[in-house]
Amino acid sequence: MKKEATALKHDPQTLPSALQEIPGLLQGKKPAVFLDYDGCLTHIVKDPDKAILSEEMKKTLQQLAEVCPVAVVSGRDRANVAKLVQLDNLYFAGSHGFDISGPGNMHTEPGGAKAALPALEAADKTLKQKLSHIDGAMVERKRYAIAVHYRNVADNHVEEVKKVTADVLQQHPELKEGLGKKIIELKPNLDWHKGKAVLWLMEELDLNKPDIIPLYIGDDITDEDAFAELQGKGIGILVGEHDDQTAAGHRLESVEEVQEFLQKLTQHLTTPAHAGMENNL
Ligand SMILES: O=P(O)(O)OC[C@H]1O[C@H](O[C@H]2O[C@H](CO)[C@@H](O)[C@H](O)[C@H]2O)[C@H](O)[C@@H](O)[C@@H]1O
Repeated sequence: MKKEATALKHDPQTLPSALQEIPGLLQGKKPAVFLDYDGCLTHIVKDPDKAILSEEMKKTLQQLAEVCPVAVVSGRDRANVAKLVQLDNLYFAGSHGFDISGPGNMHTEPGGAKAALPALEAADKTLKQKLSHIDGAMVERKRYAIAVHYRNVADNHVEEVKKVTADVLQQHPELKEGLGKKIIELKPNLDWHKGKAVLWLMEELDLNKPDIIPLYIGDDITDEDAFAELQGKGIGILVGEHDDQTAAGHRLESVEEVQEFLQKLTQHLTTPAHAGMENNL
């Protein structure tokens, strides 16, 4: 069996800002840009349906996608995140990379999670029943994941939410636990994650070339899989911080800094020295 390499981890506070050194970051190469959604392109808010992309961020993404490949890699349902962004020249990897779509009617499910659908269906039903009496608890079904939200649950009921979720997980060996910001996720128990989805897209879009460098920006624990996969191959940028160390090599402080970085990146790519490079999308 192939042994996974262990990623080097850092304290987020020690990382240099990605804003300072765009030309140095790119090492003369053209980026392929992979972006998380919640906490990266939009602020974290109480209601997931209210995490709306600002018009400025949308324009920024649109302009960037005109000069280099751009994909949004999210824990959200693919159709949901694609609807929130509404740009048809981007790729979307939803359910943590199990469900991918893109321009030209591309749609594929590369992680092999179809067999987990009955377990997800059953778990979703049970969770909704068993958590309905807890104020603020919310069960969000995605095609290949379920997020149990406890952001709006009173502190003295959070343990109950976690216990119910752990019990349901135990009934379904086809599923495994994932953690995020005030959510517990149930995901297919497979060796697939955002990092593998990024590598899959690089291969599929013919981006594994010496003059292209993958760049991944994200804020949460699930983005660590992508940072780890890109160590030695590309650039990982952590937004803010989460509860752990990070495999990213750079940081940005906030959603506002992500927008500033993407705008500067677009400007850099549209200077005469870079303008001749083709967009592979
Ligand atoms: O991978 P991402 O695009 O970052 O998606 C991760 C999860 O994001 C959403 O939940 C998070 O954002 C919500 C809105 O700001 C917030 O209320 C929640 O507490 C956060 O965990 C989304 O609802 C989940 O499905 C995603 O897995």
